[in-house]
Amino acid sequence: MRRWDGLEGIPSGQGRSVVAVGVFDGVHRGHRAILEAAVGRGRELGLPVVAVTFDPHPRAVLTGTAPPVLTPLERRLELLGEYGADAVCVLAFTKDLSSLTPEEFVRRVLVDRLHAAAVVVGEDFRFGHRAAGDVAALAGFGAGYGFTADGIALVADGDAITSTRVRALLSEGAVAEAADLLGRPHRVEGEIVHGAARGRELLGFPTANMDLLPGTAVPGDGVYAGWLSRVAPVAGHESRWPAAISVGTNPTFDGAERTVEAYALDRDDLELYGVRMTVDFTARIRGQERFDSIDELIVAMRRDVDLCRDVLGAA
Ligand SMILES: Cc1cc2nc3c(=O)[nH]c(=O)nc-3n(C[C@H](O)[C@H](O)[C@H](O)COP(=O)(O)O)c2cc1C
Ligand SMILES: Nc1ncnc2c1ncn2[C@@H]1O[C@H](COP(=O)(O)OP(=O)(O)O)[C@@H](O)[C@H]1O
Repeated sequence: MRRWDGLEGIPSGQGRSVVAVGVFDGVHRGHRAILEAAVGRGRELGLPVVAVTFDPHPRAVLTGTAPPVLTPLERRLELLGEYGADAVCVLAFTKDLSSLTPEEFVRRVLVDRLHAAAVVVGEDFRFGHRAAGDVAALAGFGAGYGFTADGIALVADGDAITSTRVRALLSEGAVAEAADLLGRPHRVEGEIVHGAARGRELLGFPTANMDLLPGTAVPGDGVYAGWLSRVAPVAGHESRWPAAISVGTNPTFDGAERTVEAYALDRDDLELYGVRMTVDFTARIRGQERFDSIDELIVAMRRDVDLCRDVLGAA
């Protein structure tokens, strides 16, 4: 998968292509339906598939507040590649880009640079200044400029699958339901940093504390089962562990800062400070509690660890 930053990043000799356009945050099952349709068109026409995505999120520029990030750019690109994009063009969603009229957007991005033969979008796709363009408008321009436009029906499981819905489920702690819509568990990424040094000594459960990428969508406070993994696996070494994960302010210790920390089940010998890791959230175990004593917290953590082991199918 090739990455092109900005319209200038597209090679000048680029021939015709099938273009899928969207923010694609989460690369959820609905996004995948769009990519699958694009891959199908690419096969019919014998053309490569180019995904066009926006970063930062358009809402950051349009409303001043970006929604929590489900898939940081690197991860989004990796997934778009996995699901069939031959290249991804990342457009900075600037005031300039957002003030292009629908026809200017079509001409500058889709026609002049990408030589689109077919454009595939979600049926609710809007583009151009004040979101004035829709799929019908896209098809109209396509008739003039020589590309087809397909608006793919939103995949639904009762309600349409959207990034907004995934974010809402995560904030409620409904990580299994979010995983259903995503087609895989929600993942957060960050470097392992020092915490309050209580885990190993006081509680008997060392926890890797994550310094998350800014803007990350973090599940609501609670205890979760999931997986702790190295971003860059080391050959000949384990790089992925079943884990019990805590998201919250450590209320038993009157903590103020919200942390994401993961205990790799049945291990106490890992050296993870400074290492980039991911945490995948598979199932919710319970909410955060403020215990009256450390012993009560330890009893609860032991129970959590047993439940996580069962849920994750670890020995
Ligand atoms: C499985 C698990 C469950 C936890 N549950 C709670 C909880 O209910 N209440 C709480 O105050 N802290 C909870 N914690 C967080 C611990 O308080 C935290 O791991 C401990 O303070 C160590 O902090 P440190 O890593 O900064 O040293 C939990 C941690 C884990 C791994
Ligand atoms: N099973 C494990 N799960 C997570 N981290 C572990 C594990 N075993 C050892 N570690 C290491 O211990 C560190 C956490 O120790 P801890 O006593 O909780 O201190 P702190 O929270 O201050 O970093 C982790 O960052 C990691 O480097």
